[in-house]
Amino acid sequence: MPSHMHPRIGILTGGGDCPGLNAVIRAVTLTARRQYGATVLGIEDGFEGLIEGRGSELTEERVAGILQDGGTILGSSNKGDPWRYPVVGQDGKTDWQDCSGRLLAQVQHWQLDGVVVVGGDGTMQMADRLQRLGVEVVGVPKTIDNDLLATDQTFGFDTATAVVSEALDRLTTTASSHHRVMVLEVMGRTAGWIALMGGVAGGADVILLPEIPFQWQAVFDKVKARAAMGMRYSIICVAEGAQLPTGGEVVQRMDRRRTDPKRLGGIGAVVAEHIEAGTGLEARVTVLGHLQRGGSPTAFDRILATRLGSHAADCICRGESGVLVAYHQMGTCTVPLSATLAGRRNVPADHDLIQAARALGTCFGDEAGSGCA
Ligand SMILES: Nc1ncnc2c1ncn2[C@@H]1O[C@H](COP(=O)(O)OP(=O)(O)O)[C@@H](O)[C@H]1O
Ligand SMILES: O=P(O)(O)OC[C@H]1O[C@](O)(COP(=O)(O)O)[C@@H](O)[C@@H]1O
Ligand SMILES: [Mg+2]
Repeated sequence: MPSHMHPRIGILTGGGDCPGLNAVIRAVTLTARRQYGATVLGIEDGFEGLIEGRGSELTEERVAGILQDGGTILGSSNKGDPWRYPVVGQDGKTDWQDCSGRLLAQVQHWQLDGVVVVGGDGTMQMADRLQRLGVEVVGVPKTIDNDLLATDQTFGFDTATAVVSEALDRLTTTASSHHRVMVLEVMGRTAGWIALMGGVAGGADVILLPEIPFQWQAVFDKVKARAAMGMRYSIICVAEGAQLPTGGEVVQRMDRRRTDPKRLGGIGAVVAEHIEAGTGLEARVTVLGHLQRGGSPTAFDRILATRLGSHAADCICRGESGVLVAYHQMGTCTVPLSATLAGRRNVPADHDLIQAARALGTCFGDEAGSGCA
């Protein structure tokens, strides 16, 4: 528990960046300073900055005007797990070492009473370990993937969904002009939230999710049926983590510096190739990539990030730690940090939006020969 009236707190952002991180930094800083007379230290590049002692004070001036900015003024990292930290030896070779002791030393050096850790499922693993080392930690969930257990929605996801929706609108006009099948590959790792919500919002005819195994024939049937009805174009939204009918995801490359080395990517091209071969129709692929993560947050994400950030500042300054500030039933609450560790949150196969989309004729690739068209 913070031992005095004017606590010293740190804040870091970890994992992939997402729109709304700056809104959290601003909300934490302003609430902590104004309501508790706190000193707020901004730690650079996630846990890397905490290990290496890189950080500086966040003043009201430093957080002015950042609410609407994408990215994070603190920088982020999805490398540098402190418990498996890359250390380059004198021979130039990289060795992986447990550097968690340096975290504690740095927290003591900076005289921090607590740390707000903003991140996704990976970052929360480290936040929980930091808490168990004896540091007071409050987690704030972020990710465009919306795959975090223990919160109904993460900020960043609404912005990513809006980007997907707009991309599908744009693909639809060119698809209809050229009578083509347009495939849009979207992010989300092993969760299909972005593909589902973005796909429905953009009116996709076929949506392929990691959570619903698909068959090529069902996709071909849908595209051909549309053509037969005079709709000479089709729009397909595929999640990067969708499983091929032969099994497994499409992996772009392996990055051994990451705890999760698999970099997903490439399924869009595979889908487009199969559609051309299986239907004779012309197909094109667009990979939306990091456009989904960049840029200004939507109003919803700014508001959610502000609510969570302010609540997190209340917790850390009042001495409530070991918790994640979550969004539940349209309000904020706290849940044990450990509640984030049980795995990722996936789309339930009976989600009401899947049912609604099916009722409208959207194909999820699992209905071959049974009226998917
Ligand atoms: N299972 C894990 N255990 C410990 N650290 C992890 C784990 N998964 C990821 N990390 C670390 O968390 C950081 C961010 O993880 P990542 O999955 O990329 O982002 P996010 O926090 O957005 O999910 C990385 O530094 C990575 O080393
Ligand atoms: O840019 P990178 O590091 O390859 O990461 C790409 C991944 O990060 C994300 O954009 C966001 O994931 P996290 O929020 O877990 O970091 C995923 O959708 C995507 O698979
Ligand atoms: Mg994640």
